Amino acid sequence: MGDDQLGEALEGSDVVIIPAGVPRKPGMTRDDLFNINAGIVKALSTAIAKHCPNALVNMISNPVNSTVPIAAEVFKKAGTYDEKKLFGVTTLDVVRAKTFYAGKAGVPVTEVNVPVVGGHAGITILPLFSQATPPSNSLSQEDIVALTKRTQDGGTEVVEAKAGKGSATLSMAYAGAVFAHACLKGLNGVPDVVECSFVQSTVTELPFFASKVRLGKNGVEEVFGLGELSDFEKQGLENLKGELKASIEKGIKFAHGN
Ligand SMILES: NC(=O)C1=CN([C@@H]2O[C@H](COP(=O)(O)OP(=O)(O)OC[C@H]3O[C@@H](n4cnc5c(N)ncnc54)[C@H](O)[C@@H]3O)[C@@H](O)[C@H]2O)C=CC1
Ligand SMILES: O=C([O-])CC(=O)C(=O)O
Repeated sequence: MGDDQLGEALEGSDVVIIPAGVPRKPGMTRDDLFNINAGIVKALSTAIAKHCPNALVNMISNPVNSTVPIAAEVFKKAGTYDEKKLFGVTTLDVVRAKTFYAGKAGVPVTEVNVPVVGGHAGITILPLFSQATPPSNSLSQEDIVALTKRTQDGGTEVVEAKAGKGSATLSMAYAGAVFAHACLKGLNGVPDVVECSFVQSTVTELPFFASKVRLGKNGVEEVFGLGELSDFEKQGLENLKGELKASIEKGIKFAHGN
């Protein structure tokens, strides 16, 4: 398969999942992938605008904080942008937050939910353990700080463990399937499908932000606010805004300039 078959592959698609591009090696940030992956995402987004402009797009390629804005700008230029249909896939952050919380709180992971908001890189990943269900009163503030850091560094932990052989693959396949399935359920009219995703947002002053969204027949039906935050989470929110804003602007600038 190559560029020749791209149009044929996309034609008629309801959901397009983009995992194309290079993964990290130890010592790299997700932003270090920008130079290669930005062009790949731009080309694929251009083809989506042409061949399946109504599809829901699940962006996995990193840096998600920049690749989602790149796709948005490409779609705007093509006149096909629908903010309800573009998603940065942050499900793996939720999977990690749930797993680490369940282990520490001693509850079955299948019963756990933890919203993760912000973006998908380092400190921009903000798990809201104060809203975790079922609630746990056995966790100390030190535990919450450690769980937050482990969730934020989860991708880097895998990259280092794989020592040059790429980043998370199996867990990403699971997370990608969970999110794509949620999109399909929404398209099929299943009610109350809610997942976290990095979408166009007015939840903060930033144009894109991850939070809980309700999925439906048109894609995003509702973007939920952040709810009540602990002081630690409020601080995390303020701390992430600068980096997230810069990553979003970098994507927009690239889309306009190339
Ligand atoms: N959002 C998330 O939570 C996660 C994102 N990722 C990101 O997913 C991306 C892919 O990672 P891996 O699958 O581990 O890498 P990989 O190297 O195993 O696979 C990348 C694939 O992209 C393909 N590709 C390259 N250029 C392409 C193009 N122009 N059009 C179509 N396909 C193209 C390659 O042929 C290859 O099959 C990376 O950017 C990685 O950082 C990975 C894990 C989690
Ligand atoms: O860390 C990486 O490079 C891949 C990724 O986004 C993740 O595993 O969360």
